[in-house]
Amino acid sequence: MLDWVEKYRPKTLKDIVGNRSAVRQMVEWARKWESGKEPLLLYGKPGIGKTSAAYALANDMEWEMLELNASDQRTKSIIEKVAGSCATTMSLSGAERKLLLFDEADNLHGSADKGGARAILDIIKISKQPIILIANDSYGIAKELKSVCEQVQFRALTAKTISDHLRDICSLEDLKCSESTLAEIAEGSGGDMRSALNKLYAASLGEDTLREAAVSTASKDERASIFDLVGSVLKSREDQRLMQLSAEISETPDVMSQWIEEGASYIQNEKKRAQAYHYLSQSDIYIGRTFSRQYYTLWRYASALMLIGTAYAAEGEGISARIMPPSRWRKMAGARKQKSIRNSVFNNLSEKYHMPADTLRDDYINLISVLIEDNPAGFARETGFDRDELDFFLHDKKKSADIIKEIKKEEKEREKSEKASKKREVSKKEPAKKTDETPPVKDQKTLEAAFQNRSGDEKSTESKTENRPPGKEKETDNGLNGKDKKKAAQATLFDGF
Ligand SMILES: Nc1ncnc2c1ncn2[C@@H]1O[C@H](COP(=O)(O)OP(=O)(O)OP(=O)(O)O)[C@@H](O)[C@H]1O
Repeated sequence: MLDWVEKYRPKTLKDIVGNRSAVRQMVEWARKWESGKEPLLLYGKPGIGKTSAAYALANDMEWEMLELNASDQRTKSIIEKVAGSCATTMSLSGAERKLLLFDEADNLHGSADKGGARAILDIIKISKQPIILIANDSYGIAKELKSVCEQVQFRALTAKTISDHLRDICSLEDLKCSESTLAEIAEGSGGDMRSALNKLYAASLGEDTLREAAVSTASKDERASIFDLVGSVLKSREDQRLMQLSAEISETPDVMSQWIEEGASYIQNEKKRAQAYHYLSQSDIYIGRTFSRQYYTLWRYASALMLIGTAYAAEGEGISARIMPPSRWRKMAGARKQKSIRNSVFNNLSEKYHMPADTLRDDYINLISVLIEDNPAGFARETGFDRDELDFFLHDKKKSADIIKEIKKEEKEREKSEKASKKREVSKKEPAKKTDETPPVKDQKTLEAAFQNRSGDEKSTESKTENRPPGKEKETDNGLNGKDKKKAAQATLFDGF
């Protein structure tokens, strides 16, 4: 049996409650989407409908969906394999577009994972398909990614919006529930619809009337975060509570241990800090044994040692700084980013010089460096290097950024002048050309009415249609061909946003 979070997952954007302006922004974006348009970045608290809205949009637009959410899948090569082909080509199933969804674009590995961010950036650059990124925390997302996206903020839902939605669900489920009980659930969920639905579902199991007592004892979905855990380890000595928190969070002990190690580095007293590291290293032994023997019962010992041991060492000292993700992740991410830049540089040069990337790297790197240093702008222009790739040779971030900025400016100006000269040519060739394009869907009705009033025009329209060249779609009764009809249907589908 489906739980209610899944059962009532919005299928279309009209099912998304609250966040009207965010939904409207998504609709506008999708309607105007064309190759090269910037991706959307949906951000906001968990459980307020970001992922559902992305799926609902794909459904409404009849776009196929390809979701990539595990950060470990985001190495450049995998993304290129999975998404690269569909980022540039039409979907095999015939759907006009394929929406690429990068969920958890800020997830803990992902935020530090500059290699991953770069890979997504590369996909954005080459993609001829729409892309949506989702994040809980807009600050956690790499700034290079943020700067190329249109941002859409999802806000926590109000208690009223949540209780209205819960009331609808109660009536669909034939569940009696007093207003005060609904309000209690809604207010206790902190704007998180998923949490509210889970509470309602848990309290209703086996009941047809919801009692208030059942709600307060129903299993809560207030998921503790790793931040709560690290904070508690450093400032409390409640062993049971610590073990309970560790069971609530979704991280495995090996990841937890890295977070606590970072937290332990804030313990001021040297002796206590050494003691904390001692317990962490003991815990690490159990983590190692768990993996080598595949005996997961040992994880409990690992958790107990790292949590209770570190809390014992910290003696409730607390933490004055902000709890941060493990610094070793940042270092690893830096190295991964370098590697990913190096690979893309050599792949690029290998194409340019028709030479294997390995040969270039092993035998010609010095020569190329000299050439680039001599004329960095020329080289960047020719190869299409971005700022990071150029900096790989120049080792001067500012200089590289300035050069790339200048090149982009030149490109924009060139495009502008090309467009202007094309326009001039067209207007010279065909001065007063009448267009027979389908009018914008919004004005369709008014135009149709005007059409009806024009006597004699029907005949000429008919004969035009009869002389249609073979292979062209037959126009339907309201003057729209198949493709435009679909657009019109989508336009009415979104009416009211
Ligand atoms: N605005 C909403 N309207 C209707 N249902 C919602 C809404 N927000 C959340 N829900 C319910 O909560 C569930 C989870 O929502 P969803 O996964 O879209 O949230 P999210 O914001 O993407 O959360 P996370 O950031 O944790 O992935 C949905 O299946 C749906 O049942």
